Amino acid sequence: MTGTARERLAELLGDLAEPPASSVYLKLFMSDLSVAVDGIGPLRFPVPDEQTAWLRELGRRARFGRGRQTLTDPTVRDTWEIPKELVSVEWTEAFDAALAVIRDGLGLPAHCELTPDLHSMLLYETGQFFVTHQDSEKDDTMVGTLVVTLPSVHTGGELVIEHLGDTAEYRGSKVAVSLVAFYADCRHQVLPIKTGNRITLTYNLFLTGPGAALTEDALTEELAACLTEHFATPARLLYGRGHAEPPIRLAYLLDHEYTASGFSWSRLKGSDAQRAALLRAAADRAGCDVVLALAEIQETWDALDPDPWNDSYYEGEEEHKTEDPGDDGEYVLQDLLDSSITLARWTAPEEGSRPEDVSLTIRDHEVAVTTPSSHLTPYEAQYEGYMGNYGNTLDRWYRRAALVIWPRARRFSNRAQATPKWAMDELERMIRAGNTSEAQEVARTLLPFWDTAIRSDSKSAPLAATLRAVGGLDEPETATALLRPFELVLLAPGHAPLLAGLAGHYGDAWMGDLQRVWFESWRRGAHSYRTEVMDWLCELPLLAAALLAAGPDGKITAHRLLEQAWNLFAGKVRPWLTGPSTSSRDTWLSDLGRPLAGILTAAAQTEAHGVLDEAVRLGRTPSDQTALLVVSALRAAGEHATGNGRGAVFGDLAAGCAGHLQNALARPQRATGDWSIDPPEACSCELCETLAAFLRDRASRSLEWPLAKQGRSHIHSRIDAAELPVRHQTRRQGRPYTLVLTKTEALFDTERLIRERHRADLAWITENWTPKSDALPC
Ligand SMILES: O=C(O)CCC(=O)C(=O)O
Ligand SMILES: [Fe+2]
Repeated sequence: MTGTARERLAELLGDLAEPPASSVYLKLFMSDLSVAVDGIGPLRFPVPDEQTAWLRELGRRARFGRGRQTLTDPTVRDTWEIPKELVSVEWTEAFDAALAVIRDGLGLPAHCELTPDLHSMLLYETGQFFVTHQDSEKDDTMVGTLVVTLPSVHTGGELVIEHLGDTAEYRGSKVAVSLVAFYADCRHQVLPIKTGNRITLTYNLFLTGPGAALTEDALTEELAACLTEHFATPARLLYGRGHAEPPIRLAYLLDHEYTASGFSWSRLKGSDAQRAALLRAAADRAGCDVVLALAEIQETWDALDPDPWNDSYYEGEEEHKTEDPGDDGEYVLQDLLDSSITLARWTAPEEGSRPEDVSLTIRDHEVAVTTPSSHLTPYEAQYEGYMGNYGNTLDRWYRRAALVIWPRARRFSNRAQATPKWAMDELERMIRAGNTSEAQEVARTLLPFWDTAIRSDSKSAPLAATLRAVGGLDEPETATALLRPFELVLLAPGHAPLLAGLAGHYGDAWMGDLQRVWFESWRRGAHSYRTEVMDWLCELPLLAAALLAAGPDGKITAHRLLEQAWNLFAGKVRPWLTGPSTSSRDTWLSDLGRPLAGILTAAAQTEAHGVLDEAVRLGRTPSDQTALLVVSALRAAGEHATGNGRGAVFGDLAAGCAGHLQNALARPQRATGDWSIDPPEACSCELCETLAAFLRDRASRSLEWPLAKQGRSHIHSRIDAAELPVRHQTRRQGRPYTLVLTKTEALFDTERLIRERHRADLAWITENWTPKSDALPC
């Protein structure tokens, strides 16, 4: 066998035949068996009532084993046992043949022999029974139990055998000797006899012969060796990207289907059960844990539709199409383009663990499969025709059970990666128990994968548990590293005491750095425009109030937080407060009024003077855009709690804004016939200069401009981008065509609307924000 350890392991498990039966039933003729009992003589079949009565005379209440004790308890086992020394049994050679059938049926090696050893003779009278139990194995070579039911007249008294979630029920016969053999690990019971009497002989079955118990053992040994090698060999990365650390887990995918609620060790089916049993034994030998998990698998295939005229094009084909094997059966799979495996649920290795939701991405070199997913039926499939570079793709989704194995020494890492909250709770537990250095060591082992684990499920990342745990770690760097990947939007008022506690413990500078790291990840990319970020800024007053309530450390934390929030906000907004405005910019700025009000309300509450001063300074930027932002913030501030929710900062902003609006309104209105327009920021090309000259010209309303295609499109886009009140059309005559520019009435209309808005805003500010002679506004 060649290949990597995980490939060999999958191959070894694939070589197993379908599992043998766990119990075997057969019948022999009455003439194949004779039983004689001292004091009674040979039994007649079916056993007549008077012989049964004599047996009852000889019988003693049967005992049963529990742990090391042997007990009698008729609520557990209610049956009579005839002393074995009084019983002699004789079989014809048919019995040897039956034993060979049983051996094969149970899947035991053909070169071995099953040796029966009479254990007891039992009599069940009407109403008697034996509850579910497992027979104790007398020694290592005992593999099972054989129950021989003598021909007798009775109803009820079925022998019920359970194995791997299946049950089999066997009845005795009036006219034949019935034999039931089952593996020693099967739980079984005898149901109450309804009428008549049931008489049985029970045998222990021993397996003898060369290497009897070895085959399974050798396989387990080989699997264990594969596991050891897998966990010791650096993973080879795809596309020649070298080697990574040795894997810390192996997920072996099973073949049968299970529901999320219905999968457990005892419910594994067919070959899965057998493979699982072997892998468990091998894992144990290799010092590994095994957990049972459910995996979600997505595969994207490059696929061909062999019938490109599919669907309605050729209706006459409809009939033969119905014979297609399945949803996506008509597509021919080419290459596997991409696949992902995520564990969604598992039962942790600790005794008594319940199934829990997890989220863990399994990489290719951590997977072993005997049956590739593409040989199974997906629960969902989707075909996409012509996806750019990929051509046609077929996505398929599967849900498979998996055995996830890891070295016991890596248990913490594996569990932590799948359920970060568990890891933090464990850290906290260690710290509480006084094992700080153990907690520190364990925390460091989390760092290589922590960012990925937290970010892969950022919405439900365990921020509170992490804040709690890192406090007791006493390691500022590890604490920062563990907190870094959390999304700032998760930070809620409930976290305030924990956050303040950390500031107290690790110091103000540490807290400042942490905040910087958190905000830094927002600053990058377009993250800061997300609505959830804006909403978070709006809610800052609640967080700030909670921090204030947490004492002086809370207040300092609030200051750091607000400084960062302000820097982020002002950095984004400042460039857009000057220069020409457009409708989209105006909308954007007025949407930012609410988050600004949130920041400033929180700053006022916590007396973050630096932020307040800077806000007032920003509010003095003389422009209509500033007025738009400030008015929107003032309106939003009114929605916040009254009283301390409206600090003096809003009064200052209102005053500055009112000043700007008064100045703007004091400027003379555009004179009738004044068609001058401020040109957009120059791009300094010749064409833009011509455009600017036309725009500035008070008298000229239109321009006929012969211009080649490229030039025309440059001018079209300049006018559109700046939303100038200028119609721009191409007259398609002559060479080159003529670009016809016409200034429109919108020039006057827009300015009128702006003045109206200014007037309304000023009136609103005067009404709501101008200090009355006797009191501040509220
Ligand atoms: O009587 C039977 O059918 C089974 C008895 C039994 O389970 C036992 O003796 O352990
Ligand atoms: Fe039993």
